Amino acid sequence: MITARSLVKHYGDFPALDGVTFDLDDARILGVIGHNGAGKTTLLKIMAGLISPTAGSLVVDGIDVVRRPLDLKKNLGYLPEESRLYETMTTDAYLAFFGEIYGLSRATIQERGDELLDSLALDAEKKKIGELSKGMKRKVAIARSLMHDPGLLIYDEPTSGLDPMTSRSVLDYVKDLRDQGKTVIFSAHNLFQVEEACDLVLILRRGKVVAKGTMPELRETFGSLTYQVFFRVPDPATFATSVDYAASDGRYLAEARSVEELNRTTAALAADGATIERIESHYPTLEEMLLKIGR
Ligand SMILES: Nc1ncnc2c1ncn2[C@@H]1O[C@H](COP(=O)(O)OP(=O)(O)OP(=O)(O)O)[C@@H](O)[C@H]1O
Repeated sequence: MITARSLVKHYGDFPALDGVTFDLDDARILGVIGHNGAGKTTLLKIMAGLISPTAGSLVVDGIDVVRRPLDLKKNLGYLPEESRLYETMTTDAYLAFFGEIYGLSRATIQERGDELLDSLALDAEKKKIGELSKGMKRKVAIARSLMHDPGLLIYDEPTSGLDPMTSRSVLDYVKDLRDQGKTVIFSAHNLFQVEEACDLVLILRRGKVVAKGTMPELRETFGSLTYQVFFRVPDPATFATSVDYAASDGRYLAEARSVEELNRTTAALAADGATIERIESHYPTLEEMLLKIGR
């Protein structure tokens, strides 16, 4: 269980984080989003005990991270936004090195390294890290974060710069970790991924939490369901209706914001000679929410 209360971080006079409060249960994925400079990395570094907050409290599984950040280390896997790997080492030597730092036995290192490379579909144990592709390097960094089998994973933009296939496999892997009982906090600019994977979303703007909740809760906050009515018209040159609609490339679309408006819209279109093709419901996406919030 994570309890963050009124976390503040000043760099000089500048408030990079300004009163961040949230709770997160175990075995959940928290997505942290916001525009560039919103404070995501700052929050993640505080969560990982790498920098101290200027004020506020953070307790992770009973550990007071502000006072005793080192106590978190055993149970934490951290993936920085850009990880510097040792380019001349082979992947297996690299993972073994980190396993040794965590005091794992040789047998455990071997077993865990093989298991991680296998589950991340990374066929690279004998390759030098400098020879790996960007996506493979990111996966090695993820494997490194998991060598000591921590319960809490803090990943700063785990899929940044990866192609769609590799992003997908990393995201599926993150969901598997959650299903194994691990807690994951990650930041991302790809909002579709956050929408899909996260149990809870925190939206930051200039260091403040402007919204937090599950996706259904955020949708409630940022506007409800709209209905899109796609229709055909018999003769575009003579078609006339009182309904507001948009037309492009022979496609006609009207929007309604409630079931009552939907009923009025479809009835009016049908009376004016249009044929209703289909009706789709549309929830605001995280992207639309961020646009609404502004910078
Ligand atoms: N070490 C530092 N010294 C001074 N200012 C900093 C420092 N680190 C971050 N900042 C400032 O704090 C603010 C938040 O930065 P942070 O890196 O947390 O944002 P972010 O949301 O992760 O951004 P991005 O999406 O671009 O990675 C920015 O205005 C940044 O310039």
